Amino acid sequence: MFSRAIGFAPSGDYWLLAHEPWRQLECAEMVNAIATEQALQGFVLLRKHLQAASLNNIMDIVFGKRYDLTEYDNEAKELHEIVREGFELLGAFNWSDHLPWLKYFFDPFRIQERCAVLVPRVKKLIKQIIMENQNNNSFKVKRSLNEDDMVAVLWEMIFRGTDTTALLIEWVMAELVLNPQVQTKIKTELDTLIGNKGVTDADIPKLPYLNAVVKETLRLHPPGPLLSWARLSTADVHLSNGMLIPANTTAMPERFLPSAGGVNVDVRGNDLRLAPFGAGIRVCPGKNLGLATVSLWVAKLVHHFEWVQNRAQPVDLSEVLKLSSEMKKPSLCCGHSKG
Ligand code: HEM
Repeated sequence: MFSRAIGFAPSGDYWLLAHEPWRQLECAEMVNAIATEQALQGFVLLRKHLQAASLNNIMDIVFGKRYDLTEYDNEAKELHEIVREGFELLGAFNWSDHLPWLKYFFDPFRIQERCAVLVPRVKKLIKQIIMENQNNNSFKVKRSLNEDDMVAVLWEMIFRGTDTTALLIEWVMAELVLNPQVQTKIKTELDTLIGNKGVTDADIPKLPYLNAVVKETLRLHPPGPLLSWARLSTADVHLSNGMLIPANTTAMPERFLPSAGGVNVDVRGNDLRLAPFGAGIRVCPGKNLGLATVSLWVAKLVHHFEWVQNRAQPVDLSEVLKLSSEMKKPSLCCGHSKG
């Protein structure tokens, strides 16, 4: 079983190839659902499509299980809800993390109560899926972890891997809507290098501008902003424009500048100038999956549609900090099919 879980599978070509078909399939279904919604109502609420496809992608990889995105059954609904609740709870401010004795009488966000409700829901659903798989004989369970440990590890893969990916793509698409010249440049790169065939993982390294856009989005809207220590200047820094960033200042970027450099930075924890997946022994184990999914799906979304603002509700880049930094108002865009 663990050879199938992302965090335990070695990175590299095997890993990418083994999982590409799922990501292609999820993305194709997402593109169809987006086209249908656009045709029906003239705009698209991107986040829900990205979250649904991302959840299916992770469930495929972890359990070999997928859900029909058009007819969410009860299990899919339950899974979707508990993933969201887990993500919210992990990102919520918990007073008793700092003052443990407070938990008995001050818990304004009802963290204890919500955790107590969530844990049995997670255990029930994940155990049920593990049982189904055992009955199907489709995967062998290693007994070195007990059942509760397995539930915890598999659950973490699911809820950590779903929204980080979906929310990052939402940020990329919001920046592309606000910066049409950047979107055009990606489109030109795709038309020149890919033409009319479908984009695959193998094409992604040949698309430097697309990669630069993803990295720039990770710089400007890192899903893990709690790693903001990485933005702390350790000494006075004199910029070429004469400005001084004094030591011990947390410097957050403001402008989206995909061409400004960073293209050659390895964002997977090997270069601390930009480490949106963390670094070292606790680096994100899903970093390759996350990057591969985001790059492939953004390429496909731009290849299939031209993205513009929905005039009734322009894109708003305000952030809200949960486990991940997400857009306060989910972005409503219009994805006009390129036919
Ligand atoms: C674009 C997508 C993603 C981003 C930006 C991201 C970012 C991060 C960050 C910043 C951390 C904390 C690292 C640290 O503490 O130094 C982390 C940890 C983690 N991530 Fe991701 N992640 C992404 C996708 C995924 C995916 C797809 C999975 C699983 C399939 C995943 C699973 C995990 C797990 C299990 C941890 C905890 C690692 C540990 O504490 O040992 N992540 N991620």
